[in-house]
Amino acid sequence: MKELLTSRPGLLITVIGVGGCGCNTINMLHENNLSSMVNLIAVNTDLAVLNHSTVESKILIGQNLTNGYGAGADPAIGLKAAEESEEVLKAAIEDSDIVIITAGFGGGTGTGASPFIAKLARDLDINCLAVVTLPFGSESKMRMDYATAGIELIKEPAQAYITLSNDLLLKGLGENIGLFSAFKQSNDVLNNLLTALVQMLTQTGHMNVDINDFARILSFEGESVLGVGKAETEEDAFAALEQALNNPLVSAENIDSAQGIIIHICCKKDDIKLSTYDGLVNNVRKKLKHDSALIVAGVSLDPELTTELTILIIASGISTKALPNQKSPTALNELGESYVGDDLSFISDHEHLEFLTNSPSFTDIPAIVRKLQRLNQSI
Ligand SMILES: Nc1nc2c(ncn2[C@@H]2O[C@H](COP(=O)(O)OP(=O)(O)OP(=O)(O)O)[C@@H](O)[C@H]2O)c(=O)[nH]1
Repeated sequence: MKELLTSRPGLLITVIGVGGCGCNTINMLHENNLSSMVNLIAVNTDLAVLNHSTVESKILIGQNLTNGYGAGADPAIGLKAAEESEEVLKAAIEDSDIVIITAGFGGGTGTGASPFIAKLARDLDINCLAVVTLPFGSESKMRMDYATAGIELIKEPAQAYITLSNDLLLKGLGENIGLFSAFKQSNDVLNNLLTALVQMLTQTGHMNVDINDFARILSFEGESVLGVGKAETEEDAFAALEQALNNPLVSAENIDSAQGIIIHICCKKDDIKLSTYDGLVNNVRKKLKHDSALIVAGVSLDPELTTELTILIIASGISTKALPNQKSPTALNELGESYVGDDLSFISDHEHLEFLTNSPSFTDIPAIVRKLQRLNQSI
């Protein structure tokens, strides 16, 4: 079990979005007014993406290495960029009590830099949680392999990690959904999850879930999943619980095997019935097969809530089948691909990079190539 850290009054939470997907998420949280509760930071190797970001704190990493043109879908570059900017990254997080890293894994910056940032947080004794998306299977096997390798690297320094599978989202939404609509849906889920998480950690509740409860639940070995449900009225609370437990983006098939679970209910008014509260907690308890599973329940009040109730579920210690298409790092090495050991290093694979630059898939085209293509078109 990982060590618990002591919480302080006036908790400072930093949510750091790394790479394109991470910066999109940070922008959404900013639009959701989360800046008043937490420190939001956008980190990227791609200057154009940072220039579009609406948040105040932006960090361009690896400026000497990439000239602000992105990591070229290569996690080795993402890692080197983060190493180059170690001091500024450290300064950005050092006063935080909790660092939440969010990124889309499978590209260069998010996959390469996030494990390094998690390691910086660990070295500074800061609780660190990573919430990362896995690429669509159709985006290329290499992206999934990079993502899997990135997860192996971030597992150790982070207190906990939560993976949101874009493929699972697709299953829930149907095959015919457009790519951008699917990303938007995925971003909405990310946004809801992170908002509810921050609300839980920052608001003093009638029954508080504090950072130690949080760290304790997330310290169980195994996969962690997180889901949010919203209810317009108290009568809809049980449907909201099901919504939280059946979130399409988290692989919650085996939630019954969880060893620890947080159920946090955030209410707009302070008149939630005891029977509703009891019923919700009992329904969660009934889903768990381990009698000894630890359940932490919390209730807090937020008059600003847009719905009557929000229910956040965090389950951990889930014994699960591997992540979708997950391969061990050894398998990746046998394939001669991009991952090495546990010392936070990716081997830059320039043949793959060359292949990518000729690839017709837009999401695989590095920022620098997109920029050159745009320049050529405008000549
Ligand atoms: N859910 C969601 N996933 C995204 C979004 N943008 C990208 N992704 C996913 O995240 C993966 C990485 O993409 P980016 O975040 O753009 O990559 P990056 O980390 O900036 O890396 P480079 O562009 O190579 O520097 C992609 O393969 C997609 O699966 C988004 O807005 N929402």
